[in-house]
Amino acid sequence: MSEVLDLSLLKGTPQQREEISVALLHGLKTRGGVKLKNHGLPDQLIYDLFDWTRKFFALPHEDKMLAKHPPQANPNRGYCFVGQESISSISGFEKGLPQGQFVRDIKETVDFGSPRDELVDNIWVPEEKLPGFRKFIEEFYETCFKLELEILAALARALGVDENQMVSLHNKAENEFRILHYPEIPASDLADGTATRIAEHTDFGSITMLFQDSVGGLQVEDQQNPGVFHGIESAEKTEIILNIGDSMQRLTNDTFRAACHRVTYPPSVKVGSEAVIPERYSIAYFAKPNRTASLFPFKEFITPSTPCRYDDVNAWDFQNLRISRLFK
Ligand SMILES: O=C(O)CCC(=O)C(=O)O
Ligand SMILES: [Fe+2]
Repeated sequence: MSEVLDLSLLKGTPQQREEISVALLHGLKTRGGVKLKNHGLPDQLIYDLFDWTRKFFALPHEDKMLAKHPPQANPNRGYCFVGQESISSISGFEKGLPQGQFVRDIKETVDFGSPRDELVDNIWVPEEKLPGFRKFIEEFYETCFKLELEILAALARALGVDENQMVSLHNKAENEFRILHYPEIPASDLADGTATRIAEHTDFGSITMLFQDSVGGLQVEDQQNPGVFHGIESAEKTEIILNIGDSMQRLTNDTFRAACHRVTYPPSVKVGSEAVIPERYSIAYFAKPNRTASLFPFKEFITPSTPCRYDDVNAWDFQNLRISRLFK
C-alpha cells in the first residue's frame, strides 16, 4: 500500500472525481485499505494530536489510573494499562477461525466516544492534571466525524449506492476514538510469540482512520494471499490509513472486506535480537454505524451471483458480541 490517494480530488473536476473514486474502490476492494493525503484535516491539528497523545501517556501511572477503563467491556471508555486488554481473543473471529492462543498485547490506550453520546460519558483525568486535553480531544472528535461523513458519502457514490442511506446510518457519531502508546521494549520480549504490540484483528466499525508515527511495525494481511502480512509505513504523520471494518464488510456483503492488521516488530529491528524496540504512538478513529442501525447488507449487494451472506444484526449487538470477548 505505497500509493497515497489525494482526497482533495473529490472536490476537483468531474474527471478528477471519477479518477479518485476508481482508485478508492480499487484499493478498498483489493486490499481493504488505502492511504490518504490532502484529506482536509490540517497538518497542525494532527501534530497537536500526537503531542497530546504523548503528554497523556507521559503522566504518572496513578494519574492515568484516575481515568481508568472499567474492568469489563462496557462502557468502552477510559485508560487501559498495559495488559488490561489483549486483542488476540478476537483474532480470527470474523474469519470463522477457531479462537486461538492467548497473546498478550504490550500497549496502553485511552478510548473516547462522542462528547454528545447519550448513553455513555467519557472518562477524563481531572482537568488540572492535563489542562486543555479534554477540549482538544472533544474538538478533534467532531472534526474527524465531519471527515468520516465525507468519506462515507464518497464511498457510497463510488459503490453506486444511496449516499443518504450510508450517511444517515452514521449520523449519530456513535463512534469510538482511541489513542495508543506502545512502550519501548527489548525485542527479546516478543521473541517467544506470547506477547506482541497488538495481535492481528479486524476493527468492528465501518471505516477506521488511523494515524501513526514513523516507528513502523503496522502490518496488513494481503487479501489475495491470506497469512501474508505487508508493512504499512506512513511517509508523514498526517497521512490517514483508511481501513475497512467488519460492519462495512457486512453492509457491502463482502464487496469490501475488513482489513486484518497487527502491530509487531518495526522493520529496523531483528526478530529476537538484543535490540530495543522504540516506543510508538498511534491514533485510531473507528467510525461506527448508529447503535440501532441494521448491519444487513444494502440491497444493491444482494444479487443471484452474490447471495446475502449475513444475518440481520444491529450495530450495538454486533459491537457487544465482539467487545465482550476482549476483557475476559
Ligand atoms: O497502532 C496501530 O497502528 C493500530 C491500532 C489498532 O489496530 C487498533 O487499535 O485497532
Ligand atoms: Fe485495529
